[in-house]
Amino acid sequence: MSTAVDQPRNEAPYTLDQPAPKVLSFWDQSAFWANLGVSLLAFSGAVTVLAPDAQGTPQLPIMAGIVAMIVGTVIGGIMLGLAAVPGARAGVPAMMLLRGLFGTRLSYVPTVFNILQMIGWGTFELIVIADAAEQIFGGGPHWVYVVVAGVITTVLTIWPLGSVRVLRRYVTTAVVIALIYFYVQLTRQPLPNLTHGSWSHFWIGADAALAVSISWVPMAADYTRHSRSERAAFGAASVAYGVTQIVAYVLGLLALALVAGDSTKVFGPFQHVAIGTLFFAVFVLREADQSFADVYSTAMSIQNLAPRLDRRLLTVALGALITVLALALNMNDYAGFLTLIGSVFVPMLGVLAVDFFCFGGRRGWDVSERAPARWSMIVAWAVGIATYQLINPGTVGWWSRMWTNAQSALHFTPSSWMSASLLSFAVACVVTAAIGVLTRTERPVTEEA
Ligand SMILES: Nc1nc2[nH]cnc2c(=O)[nH]1
Repeated sequence: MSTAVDQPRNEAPYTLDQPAPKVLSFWDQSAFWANLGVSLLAFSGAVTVLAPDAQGTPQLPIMAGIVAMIVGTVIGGIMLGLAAVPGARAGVPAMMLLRGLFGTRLSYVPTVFNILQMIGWGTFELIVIADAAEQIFGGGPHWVYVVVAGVITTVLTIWPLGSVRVLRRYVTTAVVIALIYFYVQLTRQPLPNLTHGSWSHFWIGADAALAVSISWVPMAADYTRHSRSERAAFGAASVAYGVTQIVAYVLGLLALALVAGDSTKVFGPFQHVAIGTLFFAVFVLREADQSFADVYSTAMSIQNLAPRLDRRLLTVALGALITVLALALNMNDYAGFLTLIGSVFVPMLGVLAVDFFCFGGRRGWDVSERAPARWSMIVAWAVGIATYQLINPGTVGWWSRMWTNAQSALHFTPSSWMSASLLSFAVACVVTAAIGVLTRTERPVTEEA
């Protein structure tokens, strides 16, 4: 256990009962979010914004996929910005913030979801890094790449704010140079027709891009609690993340066009251009900021359950855990589950944003250990979750069957224009607003955070 005496001044506190230094500028945060936007997933998963059918064949032409991805990313970026502001305001991590929304005990429900999701993402990222490293070096041993990625991830989490500054000073420049290089190289090659085909699955493509932006929502406040201002937190999360996600996906889609839509070959065009392997290595190395963010946020979430546990002990244990999981698991088995957990945070953001911005959360939520339960907010969240699942029941066996049965019972058939993310977000907002108006006079005055 640590004491305030050995607490570093410019670093994140070791335990939740220490104050968080407000040291991250707009540019520090922009570098952090911009790097998260340039994920290898934007290349390997570029096909998802083309609304692939059950056989993996894209249903949208590349140009429609680009426009859908931009629309989804802009909306997702604004949502990420909304999630960033309360952290900057209250100075507490994301899951602790939920004590104000749901009450301390009830905040443990999303906290457990988030721990599962972040361990899953961290494991997934180590596998992605190891697979890409294997391609760069032309072979294994695979386990060495996993272990090296796990060690780098863990080291970064010991000095989280220092790592953000390193990203700003060194990594961002290298990433920008690599992006420019690949844009020049890929657009010089003869591209196929990008516009031929129907746009009828537009919203499926937009929803896929939106889901990737929103996957960062449950951890935004873990970093923005160190922001010098709410404006910097909102601007950096929404603009820097949005811009680089668009830039990365367009590049991924160009690469996909060059390999005739075969997503298993999408890394090829990057490596086949002159010194492409060197620049591609920059992308692979910077992917460690994603696993770093996942592990650090898992530790922050665990601290909501056990506030006096030292975060360094937690991240070392979690770094070891995801390394072992990445060596043992096949992520394809877990991908549907990860999407399902991620989906519950979309309507939760709607509840949080309306309660925070419209009904007094901004003036101060009670985030103490005694924060009282707010069941009405859980009801608003549950209605939003049901809306999402009715439109998109996902792929996780019994859960998906349950919602498909509910669709039949309600005689409800989702149309292709229905965005599960947007509609569940909107429904959660409306229900929270209605509850807020109905209970406005009865709300107790909350403590200043
Ligand atoms: N939360 C989270 N979202 C992601 N989206 C793409 N990669 C990740 C990741 O590692 N973590």
